[in-house]
Amino acid sequence: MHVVVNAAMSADGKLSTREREPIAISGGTDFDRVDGLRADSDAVMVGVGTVLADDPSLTVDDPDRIAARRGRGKSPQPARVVADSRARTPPDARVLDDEAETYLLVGERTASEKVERLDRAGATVIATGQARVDLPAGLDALESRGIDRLMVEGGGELIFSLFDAGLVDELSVFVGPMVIGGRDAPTLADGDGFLEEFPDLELIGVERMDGGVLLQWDVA
Ligand SMILES: NC(=O)C1=CN([C@@H]2O[C@H](COP(=O)(O)OP(=O)(O)OC[C@H]3O[C@@H](n4cnc5c(N)ncnc54)[C@H](OP(=O)(O)O)[C@@H]3O)[C@@H](O)[C@H]2O)C=CC1
Ligand SMILES: Nc1nc(O)c(N)c(N[C@@H]2O[C@H](COP(=O)(O)O)[C@@H](O)[C@H]2O)n1
Repeated sequence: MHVVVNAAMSADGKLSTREREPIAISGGTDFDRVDGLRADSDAVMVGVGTVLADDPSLTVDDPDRIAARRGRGKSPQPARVVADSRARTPPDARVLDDEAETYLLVGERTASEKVERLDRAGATVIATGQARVDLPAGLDALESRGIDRLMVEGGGELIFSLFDAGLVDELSVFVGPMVIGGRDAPTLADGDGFLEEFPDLELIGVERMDGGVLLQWDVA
């Protein structure tokens, strides 16, 4: 599986405010690029923190891109994936609407009634890991269902865990022309942070965009 992480951060490295309100850091050009990245992916993944904060749809907007997917023999929309150890995704969340297939990666200790509720809401539930979703096993399970190219949109907790598990192949970050600040505001990679063996990145692209800059790296 090829894993691409994409996010937008402020000039000071924040994904959102300390109140975790959804905030547009990207401009129109970058949002269109993100739509294209989604269209080129078999699935788009977020952590449950992003679902609870943003209630995202994670779908492709551009009808031409949707038609092109159909032309390639793909589903009109990429699947959606939520890492959600305790099955906290609300049954009326937009990621559970009928626009696309949705996989919920939950922990093996999750109460069966919570799993059944999300199953009834239309999700395909995959249980792996104990206190937290086992990401390597979860991504293997997705690959066995035909997901070869996975785009991850955040947030910072999930992105850190994916780097920590050595699962990221590419990183794209739009750095927007704003300062958000706040020691408790989410950053690109939160979690416990690395003390050593920091992931090495090889810069493969720099582009001015929307008053900011798009940076692209391969993970060494
Ligand atoms: N600017 C941008 O590009 C983006 C901004 N955001 C912003 O980021 C914020 C949300 O980020 P954040 O709070 O970090 O949430 P995340 O979306 O990263 O979700 C984190 C949650 O995922 C669950 N999870 C399940 N398995 C794992 C695992 N193995 N490792 C890590 N997490 C796991 C955990 O909850 P549990 O233990 O219950 O499973 C964890 O609390 C919001 O403010 C949102 O607006 C989000 C995406 C993109
Ligand atoms: N690329 C990018 N730029 C920003 O400025 C953002 N705020 C985000 N947020 C991500 O996009 C999700 C919303 O997606 P929908 O439009 O609802 O499909 C949001 O949840 C973040 O993952 N991304």
